[in-house]
Amino acid sequence: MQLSIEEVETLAPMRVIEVHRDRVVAMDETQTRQLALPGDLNAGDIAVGDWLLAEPGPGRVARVLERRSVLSRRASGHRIRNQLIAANLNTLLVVTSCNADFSLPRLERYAALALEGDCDPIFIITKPDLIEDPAPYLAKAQSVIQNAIAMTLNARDHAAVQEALGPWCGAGQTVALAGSSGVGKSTLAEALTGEKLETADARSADAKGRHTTTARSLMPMLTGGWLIDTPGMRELGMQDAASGIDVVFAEFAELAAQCKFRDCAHEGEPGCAIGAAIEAGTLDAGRLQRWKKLRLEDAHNSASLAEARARDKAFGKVIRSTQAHSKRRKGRPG
Ligand SMILES: Nc1nc2c(ncn2[C@@H]2O[C@H](COP(=O)(O)OP(=O)(O)OP(=O)(O)O)[C@@H](O)[C@H]2O)c(=O)[nH]1
Ligand SMILES: [Zn+2]
Repeated sequence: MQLSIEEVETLAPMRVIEVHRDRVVAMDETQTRQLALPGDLNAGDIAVGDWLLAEPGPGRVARVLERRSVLSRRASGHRIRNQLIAANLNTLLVVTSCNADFSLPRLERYAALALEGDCDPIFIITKPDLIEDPAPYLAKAQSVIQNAIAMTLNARDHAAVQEALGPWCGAGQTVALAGSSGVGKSTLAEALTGEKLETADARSADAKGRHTTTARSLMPMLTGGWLIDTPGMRELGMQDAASGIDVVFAEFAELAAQCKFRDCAHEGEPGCAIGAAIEAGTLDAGRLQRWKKLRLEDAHNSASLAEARARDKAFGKVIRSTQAHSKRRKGRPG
């Protein structure tokens, strides 16, 4: 059960629009509030888009409500962690353009990330107005997943954007834009919200390239829904996405179950069902290579994550025993 009667009477459901180290900013229909975090809750456990219950008075988070979906990525930097990017997204708008940016592996990667987080990807191919025939790009995007939804869209044409994306951006729906720099995410966001956003150049970044602004991250769209735009959204990586990868590459994942050996690497082993399908021409060899590459990358990232967790745990033990040791020493007389 999501809410008890007592909770409904005393606590207010609000949606998170900003996450800071020691507090969150959340809003409901009438107001925006700063909420402190209770001792057992870390800022890292809350994402923009989360629904929570707020205590009355000075304002503190009582608890975070169960999510319908959550996007996460491998955190950048030295220590490997999983970082929450956005919660309760219905649709991830994966944006690419009809030019050198277009990359099938990249679309597959975004699709995997979205599906891993229980959110549906749709593919938007911008800048069709700049080339003669965008159809081949569209066809490629449609091949990324079964029943893929893909469209070409001039991001500068606000009316066309609202009309084309309306079905995913209405009341009660939350979307986010993902894609490389310059593909038209800000332009699409402006068409959807009616507000001009900061561009990448204007967004301040520190010497390490980290974005330091936390501009408003959850914005109402003209079509009635909500748009999440956070710096993390723009730097999506890949992690713990194995099941998402297997949804995107369903034809391989399903056939792999028929290989003779359970741990078949599909590298020419006897009885390899995938090898047989490639030879028969029913599966695409290029896609097989991309599937293997993504799985390897994901396995590597997941392994390093597990290692990092184990290391942190061991390190924590050392710290605690050192502290206990020095306390005992300090407690000693003389
Ligand atoms: N002709 C045309 N230009 C477009 C289209 N979409 C975006 N542009 C232009 O491409 C440039 C980059 O677009 P942005 O919306 O800033 O791209 P972005 O993805 O937000 O880039 P970052 O902020 O770097 O992540 C701008 O000059 C846009 O006006 C389109 O569909 N057609
Ligand atoms: Zn095999």
